[in-house]
Amino acid sequence: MNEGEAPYEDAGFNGDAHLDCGDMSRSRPLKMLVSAVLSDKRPDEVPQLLESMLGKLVDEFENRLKSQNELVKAALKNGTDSTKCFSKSKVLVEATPNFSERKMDTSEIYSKHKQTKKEASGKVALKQHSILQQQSKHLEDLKANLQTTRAGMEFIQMKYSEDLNILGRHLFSLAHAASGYHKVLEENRKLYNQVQDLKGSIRVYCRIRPFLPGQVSSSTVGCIDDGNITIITPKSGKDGRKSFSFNKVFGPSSTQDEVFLDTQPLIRSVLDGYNVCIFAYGQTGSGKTFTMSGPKNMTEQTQGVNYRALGDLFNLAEKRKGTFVYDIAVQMIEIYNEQVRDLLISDGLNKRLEIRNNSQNGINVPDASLVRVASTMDVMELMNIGHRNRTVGATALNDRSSRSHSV
Ligand SMILES: Nc1ncnc2c1ncn2[C@@H]1O[C@H](COP(=O)(O)OP(=O)(O)OP(=O)(O)O)[C@@H](O)[C@H]1O
Repeated sequence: MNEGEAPYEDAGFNGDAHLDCGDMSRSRPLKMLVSAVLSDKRPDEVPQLLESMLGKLVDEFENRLKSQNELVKAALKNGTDSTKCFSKSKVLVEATPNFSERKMDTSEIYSKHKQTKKEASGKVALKQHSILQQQSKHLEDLKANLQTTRAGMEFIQMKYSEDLNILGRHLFSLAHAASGYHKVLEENRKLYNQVQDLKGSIRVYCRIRPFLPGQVSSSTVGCIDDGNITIITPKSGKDGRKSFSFNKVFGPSSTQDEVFLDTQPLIRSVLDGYNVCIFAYGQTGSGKTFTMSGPKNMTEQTQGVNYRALGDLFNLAEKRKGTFVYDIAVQMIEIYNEQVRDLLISDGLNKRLEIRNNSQNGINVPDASLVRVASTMDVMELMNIGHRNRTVGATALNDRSSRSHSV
């Protein structure tokens, strides 16, 4: 036996022999051991001996392999990839139908298997580690996201409650202002209507028409002083002068706007529920139509009371539409020789209305006797669902006429 060579028993080549096939350097001593064992044997004994040795080796190897396989299986239980890897090595081993037939170096096979197993275990461990790392990273990200979302939610909630508070305060102040506004409005309305009542529910104005082109300009009007007018009429009185009083007297130079401005406060009381009637009374050609509607070629400046009154009412209704809704009705009539004509009828023939009593057809005729003496009368009645009636009578005087003065 050479140095470094061990006898068969010393090399552990028995039933319990430890065969570490992972170490390739062991194959050489094993060959040497085999040749040492066989050196003193007869040639006819060698095959039998070899067969017996190989049989033992294969049995031992298979036993070891089986136990190792079980260990690897248990280790790779949790990793799918590792199972595949392990299966590969197992298949590699199991695919070998008969080790003894292949005559392969068993230690080499075992070493390969062990290496594969180690690699598989290492890969599994690495994979598991990386998965664990990824999971913990995801967890951290999730936590961070959760915190951000929570902070965002808290901020939105805070902002929402702040906005709600501000809105509540605004609403409260608005409600307060609205109730105050309504109180003031009511107070204003009362005061306004008191003023109108004090001024009188019925107002009578006198307007002097200027001379028309071609007329002889010898005026019968002596003097105009706000509400008083003096007419020179030689036939009546001692000095041939007669004075009349009105709420206001408009001279020949007065404009349509000035006439309207005086009637405007009464007209506006329509929006407070009052009925308002405006009429012009006077002889033919004295300027009733001019005052109520305007001249034939009408401009904005020459618009009469009718247009201005309606324009004013609709403007006001538009301004107050957030607070009030108004229903306004208008009726325009002409009374001529005790015949009432509807001026808003558009069928060509003016519809005649008989005057039966003062409130017939919703028309408020101010005074029946007044109607009788009137030659013609242009009437505009503005109606609202109201409680009181107000009347504006515009007595249009022809400057040259003294017949109308008795009105
Ligand atoms: N204030 C005024 N300024 C200028 N022109 C006027 C004025 N008033 C009336 N006129 C003119 O006098 C003429 C007669 O006026 P208007 O037709 O209004 O009278 P009237 O009283 O309505 O007559 P009728 O009863 O016949 O209908 C018209 O040409 C009109 O343009």
